[in-house]
Amino acid sequence: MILRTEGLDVGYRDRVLIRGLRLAVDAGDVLAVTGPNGVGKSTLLRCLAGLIRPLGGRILVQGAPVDERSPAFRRTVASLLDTSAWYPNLTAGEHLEFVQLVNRPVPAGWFEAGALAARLGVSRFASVLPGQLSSGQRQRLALTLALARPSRLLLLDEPERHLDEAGRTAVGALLRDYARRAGAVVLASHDPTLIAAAGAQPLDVPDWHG
Ligand SMILES: Nc1ncnc2c1ncn2[C@@H]1O[C@H](COP(=O)(O)OP(=O)(O)OP(=O)(O)O)[C@@H](O)[C@H]1O
Repeated sequence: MILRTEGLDVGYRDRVLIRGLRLAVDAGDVLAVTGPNGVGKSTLLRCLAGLIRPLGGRILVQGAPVDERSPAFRRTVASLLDTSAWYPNLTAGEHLEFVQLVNRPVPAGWFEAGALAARLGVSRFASVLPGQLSSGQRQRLALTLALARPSRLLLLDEPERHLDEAGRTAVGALLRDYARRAGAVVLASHDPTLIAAAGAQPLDVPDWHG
């Protein structure tokens, strides 16, 4: 099992947003966390990524408790949450080369960087600096970088952000391919196009605060 949660309570201080969540996400699974604004989808993803602590319960990634400082955890988990940081003087293509360089050796059968860039349309602006990209182009680049890094668990918060319909469909297809490469995906999304294209199982978080 790649990701398991037991009795997971997620929220801030004494405000519980999601209570007693039990998840079992295995290789090949794509889980789409859905639900209205403010129910706690991003907060859940931040907990799974080890960026904030849950209020209760356990999160196990490949059998070990979440620990963002552990190299094994960082090798296992790739995420795209909130905003991304860029090197202002590196082009889009150089960002991709950089990610490949620091993640060597890339295992056989992993996404080929050039093919990823082509599928997400990044090749067309490979020579452009991040500050000169549109929001959708930056999102395409951020997703390419997240997928270029070998991992087993991919955590994505609203990957559809800023993307046109073709982009959302392309991302969905890539998530399917990621799962086929024995990965597990957990994403938060409001986008039925992307959820369908990814072949994701929906997990609806109810707004029980009313
Ligand atoms: N750092 C924080 N401290 C306290 N409360 C927070 C913090 N960040 C978010 N919240 C609150 O937690 C609740 C859940 O926020 P969260 O971003 O997880 O929702 P979401 O389901 O991802 O929403 P959306 O669909 O709008 O992205 C909101 O009421 C929000 O105001």
